[in-house]
Amino acid sequence: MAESASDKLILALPKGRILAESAPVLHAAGIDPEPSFHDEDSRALRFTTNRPDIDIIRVRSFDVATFVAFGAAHLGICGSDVLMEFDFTEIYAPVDLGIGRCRLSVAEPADLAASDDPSRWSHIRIATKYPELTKRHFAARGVQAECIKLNGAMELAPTLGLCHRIVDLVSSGRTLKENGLKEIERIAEVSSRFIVNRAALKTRPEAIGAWIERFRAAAHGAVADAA
Ligand SMILES: Nc1ncnc2c1ncn2[C@@H]1O[C@H](COP(=O)(O)OP(=O)(O)OP(=O)(O)O)[C@@H](O)[C@H]1O
Ligand SMILES: O=P(O)(O)OC[C@H]1O[C@H](OP(=O)(O)OP(=O)(O)O)[C@H](O)[C@@H]1O
Repeated sequence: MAESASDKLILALPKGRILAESAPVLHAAGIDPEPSFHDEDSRALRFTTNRPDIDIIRVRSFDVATFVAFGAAHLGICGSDVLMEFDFTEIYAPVDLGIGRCRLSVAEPADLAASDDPSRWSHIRIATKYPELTKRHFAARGVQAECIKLNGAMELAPTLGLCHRIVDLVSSGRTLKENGLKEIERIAEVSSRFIVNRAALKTRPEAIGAWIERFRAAAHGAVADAA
């Protein structure tokens, strides 16, 4: 039976750095977006692909998880940092794509770090984009973390007196260094995952299961058979 437009699978991709890193993985999985997808001036948010059965939507990275968790998108690519923050039970993350590698860390001003003793903390105030994950992490060792939610430029918070500590992503460590901060604890290693909506996997196991295998193969560097 021919698939109708409403049968199309929706793949949610994040804007920003993961989008660029995703391109070779998508291609290896057999998906090539329409040319306007690469046009930075385009205001379109939904794009067709070379595959009649799959469209792409381009949203903010936190929103990829939300679209997939609620079934508005069936598939997605998303950082494990975002998945840990939301902890959505409706998302299944079967493939580590090995892109967007960084770590989630606690940092504080270098001069404070020289004398600070984290084992004596009982209550700390932290600026972060990841309040839930941060609270869970510290609660597990009996520390109450009061989180101030920021959406970027966390590294400014200690210098401007918002709080002494931050939880943020670190890759080269350059952003911390240039803002006088020192990484004092790694909370988690981060990479991007191929994710699927669990209910969609139950109702369309063949179609979605095949995409899981294609992305798994693509992540392992194999060029999937796009036929
Ligand atoms: N320095 C980094 N190195 C590698 N991967 C990173 C780095 N920073 C972020 N990431 C990964 O890329 C994802 C998106 O980060 P990015 O900085 O592009 O988003 P953003 O612009 O802050 O997001 P948004 O605009 O949607 O809030 C993160 O969730 C993380 O998984
Ligand atoms: O250790 P580094 O290599 O310096 O990378 C870390 C920076 O990368 C991310 O920010 P991004 O550049 O995405 O900007 P943002 O503050 O808008 O999230 C992250 O939030 C750090 O600020």
